[in-house]
Amino acid sequence: MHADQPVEQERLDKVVVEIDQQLENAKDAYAQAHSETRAVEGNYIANTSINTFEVDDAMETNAEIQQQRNIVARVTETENIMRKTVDTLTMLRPSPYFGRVDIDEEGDQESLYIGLASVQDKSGDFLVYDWRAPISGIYYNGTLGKVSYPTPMGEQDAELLKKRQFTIADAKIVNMFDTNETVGDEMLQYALGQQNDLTMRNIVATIQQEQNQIIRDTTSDLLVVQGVAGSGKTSAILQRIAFLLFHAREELNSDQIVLFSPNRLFSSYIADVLPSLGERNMRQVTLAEFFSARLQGLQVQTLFERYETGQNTVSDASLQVREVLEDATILDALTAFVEQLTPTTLRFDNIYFEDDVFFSKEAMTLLFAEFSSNYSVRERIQMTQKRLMERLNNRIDALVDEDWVLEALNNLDDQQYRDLLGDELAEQVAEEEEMGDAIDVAAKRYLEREFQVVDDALYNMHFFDIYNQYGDFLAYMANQRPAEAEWWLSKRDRFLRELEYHRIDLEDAAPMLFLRDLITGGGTNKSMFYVFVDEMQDYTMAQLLYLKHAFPAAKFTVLGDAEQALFREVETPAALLAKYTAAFKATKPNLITLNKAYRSTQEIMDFAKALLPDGDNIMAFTRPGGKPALYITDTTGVADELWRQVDALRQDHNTVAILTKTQPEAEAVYRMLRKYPEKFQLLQASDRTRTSNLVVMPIYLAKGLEFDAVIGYDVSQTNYPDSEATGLLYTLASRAMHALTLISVGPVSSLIRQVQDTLEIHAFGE
Ligand SMILES: Nc1ncnc2c1ncn2[C@@H]1O[C@H](COP(=O)(O)OP(=O)(O)OP(=O)(O)O)[C@@H](O)[C@H]1O
Repeated sequence: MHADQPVEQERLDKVVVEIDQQLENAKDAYAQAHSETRAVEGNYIANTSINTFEVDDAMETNAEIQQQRNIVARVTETENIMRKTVDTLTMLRPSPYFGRVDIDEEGDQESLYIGLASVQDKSGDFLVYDWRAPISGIYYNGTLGKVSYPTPMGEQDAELLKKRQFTIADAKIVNMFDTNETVGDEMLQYALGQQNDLTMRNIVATIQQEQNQIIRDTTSDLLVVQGVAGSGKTSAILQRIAFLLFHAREELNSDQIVLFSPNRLFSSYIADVLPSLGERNMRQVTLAEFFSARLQGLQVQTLFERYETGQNTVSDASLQVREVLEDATILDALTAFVEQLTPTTLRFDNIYFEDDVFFSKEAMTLLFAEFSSNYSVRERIQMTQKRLMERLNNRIDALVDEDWVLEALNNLDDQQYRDLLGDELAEQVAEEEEMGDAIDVAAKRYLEREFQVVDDALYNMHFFDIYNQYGDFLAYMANQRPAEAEWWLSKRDRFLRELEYHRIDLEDAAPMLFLRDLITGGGTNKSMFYVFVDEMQDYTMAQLLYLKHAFPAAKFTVLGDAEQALFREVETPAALLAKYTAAFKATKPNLITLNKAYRSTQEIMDFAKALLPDGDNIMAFTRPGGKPALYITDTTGVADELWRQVDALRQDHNTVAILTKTQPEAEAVYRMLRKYPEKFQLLQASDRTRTSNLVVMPIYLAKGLEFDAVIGYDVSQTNYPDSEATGLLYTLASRAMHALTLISVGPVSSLIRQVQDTLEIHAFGE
């Protein structure tokens, strides 16, 4: 036991007493605020529901309602604040802090304790500092000696005299030690040695120096993080979100942050991290979900579907076309295409009302042609839209006196009529008896409602046929690149064919959306302040550019690991940064490279690194375990062997995953294991949650996830014949925290044979 532990425990006890006191007060205040809210709300409902029936009181009621509303808003806010205080104190109580730094500022010595949130005593002194406070940075960044931290007046120098770490549970110090490391190895060893559960944990107590740079970067407009598997990229960005929310509490809320995640399982895997830090989760979406939402009615191919359909079945020709569609330069090609569109090559589409053409495409073409070509196509389209809206209004005005409209009004009951006019107007009418005017207003509103579909179609610019326009673009590309003309035309044919089934290839989604937005000038969401893209290596430049276009006000953090690419060649971090900086037109780009892998044991990382041509750059955190094992079997023995391995691993480990190359293979394994006593969960791309500790799934679906033990199913030469699969095997191996077992049905892949020294090999029957 550390000599200071009793003294520290005494201090901890005092802090806990203070927390208990504050918690009690906060609970009382919350209860009071809660009942006040209920009372005010009750009063508000009673007031509003009585007075609206008294016509004479209408005006007064409005003012009163407004006043009542303000009161409700105020008391609700107080209630929310009190609830948050109760939640924070409850969260802190079992483990109020995890670190202490002693600093000397020009002779003034002070001990600061760092925890998940701040606690102040009655006199305003900090008993605990929030880990995100500027001064807390010292805990993560400094080694003993000279340090500095940011203050509103600039950097403040200090001398760091001591750094102490605690493991506290149930308000008792379990362990503590002093360290000179940034954050000591012992604590990290302990954290990494834990068994895994179904959800990710926060790393707040053991954030490493280079991760801290990611978390505390508030200046870059583009932050690129290249980090090897298990280097804590995902952990760091979640901490970063908590940090950003803390630092811009007034201006930023969780809804203004969106994370593009690799799959739905990942979303639920990380869902507990921010709440465990006392913050609300940001929005999360997968790329396919995002595209599908913007291309309503079309099913956008996912990356996994593309992978499952197999690279091999795609011809060289379509690969070349695909490469162009996925490159950043596609935006220039689309812009050039749009600029050369004419009234006749723009694909206008009829707007229908109850099966009849309301505005014909011919009329639109004529209208568009009236505007000078000095204006851009986008401007002319917007002018056309405006004109069509005017025409709709004129048509409505002309119909106001029609008999059928008056008849329709006569058939409305009182309430419907009132709804149409709105309460206020209905009351004025009743008082002033200006029936004539009222009927005109009612007729107009009635017609506006009737023609709402037309109005919506105009507003949303559904008056041109974006799909065929995009088909034309593909044909236009044939002319731009004569050598490959037929490839473009066959791409166009495939596009139109797929369209009939309401499907669209992944590579077409970003260019088609770009095309739509270039023509309409829409598609941007300025309310997002931060966009995070995880697994950046699986995004094309065209897709990233589209995200940049869709969220013009956002700062971007893109992170990933080039080595884990599903399709692409590995790129150096510097090349990546240069590419992204140019594409994003970033003025303050920043690149952070993480080379230290924390997830897996040393032996697992030794194997994973050896698979890669440049794996030497990866440093494994020193945490010893067993060598990964390779079992070679045959088709008749594989089921028993697989079960034997699962059974052995589950004795020592909490989560065990069998990872396969494809979904059909995962299904086959799942069926194979049905006769054994344990139940497995078979996971597929549409699944949102993992409910079992024993799972079977394809490797690409396990991206971003981790398990105590991993079994790589069928790493044979037949399954992994060439070096293209290196990234997959590396991803597979690096999902394992403590144990990795490989099973090969028949001769093992040469990729693995080359690194057999890193494995413990068991041939048939051993
Ligand atoms: N500073 C840290 N303290 C404690 N644990 C850490 C730290 N950094 C990383 N880890 C642990 O290492 C594992 C890997 O982290 P994470 O999933 O964030 O890495 P990643 O870089 O996103 O991995 P991948 O690219 O392989 O999906 C997690 O279990 C995480 O808790």
